[in-house]
Amino acid sequence: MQERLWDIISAVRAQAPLVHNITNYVVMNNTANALLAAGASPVMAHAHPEVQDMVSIASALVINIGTLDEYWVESMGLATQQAHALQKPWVLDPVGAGATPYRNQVLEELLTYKPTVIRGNASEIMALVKTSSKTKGVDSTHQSQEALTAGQELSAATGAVVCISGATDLIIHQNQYHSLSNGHPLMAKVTGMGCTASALTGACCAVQPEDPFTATLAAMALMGVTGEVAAEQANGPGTLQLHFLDGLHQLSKEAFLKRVKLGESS
Ligand SMILES: Nc1ncnc2c1ncn2[C@@H]1O[C@H](COP(=O)(O)OP(=O)(O)OP(=O)(O)O)[C@@H](O)[C@H]1O
Ligand SMILES: Cc1ncsc1CCO
Ligand SMILES: [Mg+2]
Repeated sequence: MQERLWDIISAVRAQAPLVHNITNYVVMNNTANALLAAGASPVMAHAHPEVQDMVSIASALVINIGTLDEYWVESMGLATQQAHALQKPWVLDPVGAGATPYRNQVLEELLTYKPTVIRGNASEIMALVKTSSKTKGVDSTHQSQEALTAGQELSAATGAVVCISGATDLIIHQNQYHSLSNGHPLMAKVTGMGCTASALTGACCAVQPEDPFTATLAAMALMGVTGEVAAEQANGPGTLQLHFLDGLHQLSKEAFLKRVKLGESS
């Protein structure tokens, strides 16, 4: 399995897939840089006259609801509709799900276009299945394991691969799941690490559209291993971010296979 994950990471480097992102103002630059460092080709586009054409030429779409406004919500609707129609993989990052009724309403609409993967933190995944109303904002107040049942329900209800990130990442598809226990607590001190995880998931799905479960696992393993290596070199959140980008660019097969910690599965 570990070798298969590396093959997907290598395929991103070899194929440089075009990944179309409609994401939030906070992370747009980091996300584009992370995709480039991983070998993918990012584009950010949300203008109504072009958004569907951009989906048509991209290999995957990533939708992140971090900083919503009405114009962008329409862009997201147009883009996801097109991805669904063309059967292109698309990843939903439900940032702040449960925090406000508006976010919940937008998420409900987006879910009708059947995301391939939903990647969020535990609080967000729990909010999506309405088992909790305690989302504080964009940061999780729960451990990923607490959201396992919610993640399984969400996957069953939507057909999507569900990834719950945190100290342990859980990647769920219908009645199977895997856990990954790489990464470092400092990663939660850099804004948009989760958004980067969702974008890299898009890149991995772009090169492995037939198997989004393994593609998501590859993306999260890449995040975790790179975060771990970066944390060893960093002095704090600022330098973590720099080392993380360098790490995505430099990561070798040997280091990846040596570090990746695939855990519990069913
Ligand atoms: N305590 C931790 N230990 C190890 N890795 C962690 C830890 N917390 C987060 N991570 C890693 O950081 C990345 C982002 O996950 P996180 O759950 O923090 O996303 P998020 O809450 O959506 O973040 P954001 O909203 O800031 O983008 C994942 O790769 C995850 O594995
Ligand atoms: C801090 C923040 N607020 C809206 S989006 C975002 C980036 C992390 O999700
Ligand atoms: Mg997030």
